[in-house]
Amino acid sequence: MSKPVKAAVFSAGSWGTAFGMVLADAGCEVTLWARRAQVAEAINSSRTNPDYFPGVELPENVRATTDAAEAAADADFTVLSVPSQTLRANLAEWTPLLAPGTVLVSLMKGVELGSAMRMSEVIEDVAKVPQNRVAVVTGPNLAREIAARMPAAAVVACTDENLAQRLQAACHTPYFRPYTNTDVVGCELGGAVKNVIGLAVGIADGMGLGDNAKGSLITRGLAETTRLGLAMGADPLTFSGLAGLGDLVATCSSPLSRNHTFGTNLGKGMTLQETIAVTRQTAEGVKSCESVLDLARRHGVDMPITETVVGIVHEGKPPVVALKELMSRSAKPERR
Ligand SMILES: NC(=O)C1=CN([C@@H]2O[C@H](COP(=O)(O)OP(=O)(O)OC[C@H]3O[C@@H](n4cnc5c(N)ncnc54)[C@H](O)[C@@H]3O)[C@@H](O)[C@H]2O)C=CC1
Ligand SMILES: O=C(CO)COP(=O)(O)O
Repeated sequence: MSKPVKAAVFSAGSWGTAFGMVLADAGCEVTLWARRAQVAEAINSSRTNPDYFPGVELPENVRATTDAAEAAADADFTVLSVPSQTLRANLAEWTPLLAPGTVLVSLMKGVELGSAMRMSEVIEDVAKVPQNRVAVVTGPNLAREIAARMPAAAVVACTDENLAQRLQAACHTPYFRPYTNTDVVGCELGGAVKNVIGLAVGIADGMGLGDNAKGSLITRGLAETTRLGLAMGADPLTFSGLAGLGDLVATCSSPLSRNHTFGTNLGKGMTLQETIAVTRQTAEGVKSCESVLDLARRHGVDMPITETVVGIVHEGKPPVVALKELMSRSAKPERR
């Protein structure tokens, strides 16, 4: 009998826990690294993670620890699911503990502030691993729905197609259907920029602008994501797939999306500080809107919706003023 695949998941937040369940349901032995001892204890003693998914029973082949070395030992896949802006510091601590030859898997949807690096680039930089040992999982995967084993498709992206297929097999369950893709750049940009568009749609929803506005923002949001992707060498078709359109639709239509909810609160008139105070989990777009705009400027790409979100979130621009500016931009053909 062949050995079970081992996966270490750092960490036991919302998506780390839910994806750990997927891996376990697909037959992997999963160790979740939790930052807080009480989370690890709850998982090991009650088979639940009450902070994130109260009432959801975790499979028996999921265990937790606060010991990073114990989690990392012998892992075939080392899955990273921490806030994008802390990844560099976290991984610097974990790199000496990584199992030799382990495949690093990013679940994160953000772009690093300052360097404007995608998450797989940060991983390569810190762990000193080649591109073909880093994979990305992305797509319309609201963690709460996955934890309830509701059906979803996803993308497993890696420049090495064989490795993508190995990871695909390791996380394929009756409710989670992963497709492979070798366009890592496009898949990561799709995930990071949809959070920014999710904020924009949330703001519009909070302002009561209606469903035409939502459809317009999703479509033009996808257009500006594709423009950036093309400038960065991505395959434009990736953006009409799960990592692009699929994730945008899920995020922009769901109250479960933290980015969407964050935007809705701003659109209803809450201040940034009030909105941050009521947001318990990571809403990546709040910080990544600035690094996405940074990327756009580095590549000479116009991203008016992203620019508008940065204006509202970081420069105190009132949403009504931002809306007026967005609507009064110069007229142009749709495809430019
Ligand atoms: N929740 C979701 O539905 C999905 C989330 N993602 C992405 O997954 C990534 C993680 O998000 P979530 O799990 O949802 O966030 P979360 O806020 O639920 O969990 C974040 C985890 O990181 C840990 N953490 C926070 N600060 C840390 C630090 N300084 N050092 C080490 N660990 C720290 C927390 O303890 C927690 O376990 C994000 O990039 C997000 O965009 C992707 C798909 C779905
Ligand atoms: O990425 C997600 C769904 O695919 C989760 O979105 P939020 O981070 O906005 O909750």
